Amino acid sequence: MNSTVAQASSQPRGSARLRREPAVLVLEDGTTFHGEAYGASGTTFGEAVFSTGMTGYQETLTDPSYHRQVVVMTAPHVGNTGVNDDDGESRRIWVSGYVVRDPALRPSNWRSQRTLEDDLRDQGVVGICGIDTRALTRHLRERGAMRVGIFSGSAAGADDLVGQVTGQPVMAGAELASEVSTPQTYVVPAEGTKRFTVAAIDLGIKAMTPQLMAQRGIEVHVLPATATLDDVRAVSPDGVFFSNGPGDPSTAPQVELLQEVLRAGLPFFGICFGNQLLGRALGFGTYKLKYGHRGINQPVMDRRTGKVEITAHNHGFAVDAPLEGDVQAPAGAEFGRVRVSHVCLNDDVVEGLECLDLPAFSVQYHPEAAAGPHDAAYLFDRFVELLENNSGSTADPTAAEGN
Ligand SMILES: NC(=O)CC[C@H](N)C(=O)O
Repeated sequence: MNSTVAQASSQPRGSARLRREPAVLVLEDGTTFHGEAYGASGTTFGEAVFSTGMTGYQETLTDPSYHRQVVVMTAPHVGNTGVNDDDGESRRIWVSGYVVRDPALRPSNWRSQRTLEDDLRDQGVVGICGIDTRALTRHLRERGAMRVGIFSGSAAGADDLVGQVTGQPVMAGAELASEVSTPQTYVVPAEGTKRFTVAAIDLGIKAMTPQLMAQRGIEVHVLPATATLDDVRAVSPDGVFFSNGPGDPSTAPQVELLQEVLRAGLPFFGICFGNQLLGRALGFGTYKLKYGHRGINQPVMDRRTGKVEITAHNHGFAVDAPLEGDVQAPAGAEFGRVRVSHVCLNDDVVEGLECLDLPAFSVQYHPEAAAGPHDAAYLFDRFVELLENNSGSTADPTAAEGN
């Protein structure tokens, strides 16, 4: 931390950097990892979480659900395929910090348009490289997700780094969807013949989700997180969708809207945060997992068919519902019976809910698969079936074939 240290900004763009500034990662329990600056130089804070995805870093970084989280990649070599203008899941990088073992010195891929590090630097995302990410991951797995700070350049020599970290807000109780949601409604048009209209509440929606609906003949109206039932009705939707998103579901005000949607009998589909909000709307609790599920290889069983699918996950909270049997929704008789439809085979965490007396279901994981395997794409078809069965649509049912 003296004046002879090279400045990140003076390094050549898009090529190997010979010298990096020192950087330090400090966990709230005082554990410290010394490495080198990666991306922007400076200070950042967040909740330290790890992702086991071996591919798909661009989709991870741009997933709004990672807002206020510092993501540790267990894949040792990151940045090999660069970044492009097509694979982003939103308009910007949302992680508050990024931790990699060994950054690629230069990308090599026919689709690459820029280096990952240039994007991180241009968007002011502070990262660290050159640390033992396996040791850090094991620590988080044993002690649980916790607050973290990354300090590089002159910030690395500041006083009381642990105190700075413990002065940050925790993830439990954080309401963050309003910070990432679209300020204005926008429409993703149906591909081919339009069959249905869906109102999608943007709690941090990933771009792939409306695209997969559009491919099935759905015109998707993406509404801000502040939308009311009147805003939803103004779209004359055949169904309603609640997206993924950051923060703690226990403090999300959208649960009331979801209860109104269910009472109105509108078909409903939710993904991830949307699954947690369906759980809460039905009267179940949600709780914080010790270190969460983040990666693209999690085994989930669809209990309707008995099939196991390999799926993409990114969640730190989960729904607290009984695994066995059909239970009365705790929120009241009007919501009827509920069943846990999907379970994670690693740890028996609830991965999906299905209402038996209302046209509503949701999953905790990511059928939009960006990044990730496509095993769960059938859930979008299940949503279309729900819309068909509840709308009496006369549109040409062959319109979405081949998608
Ligand atoms: N991807 C998501 O929607 C995440 C939901 C919630 N923020 C969680 O961490 O569990």
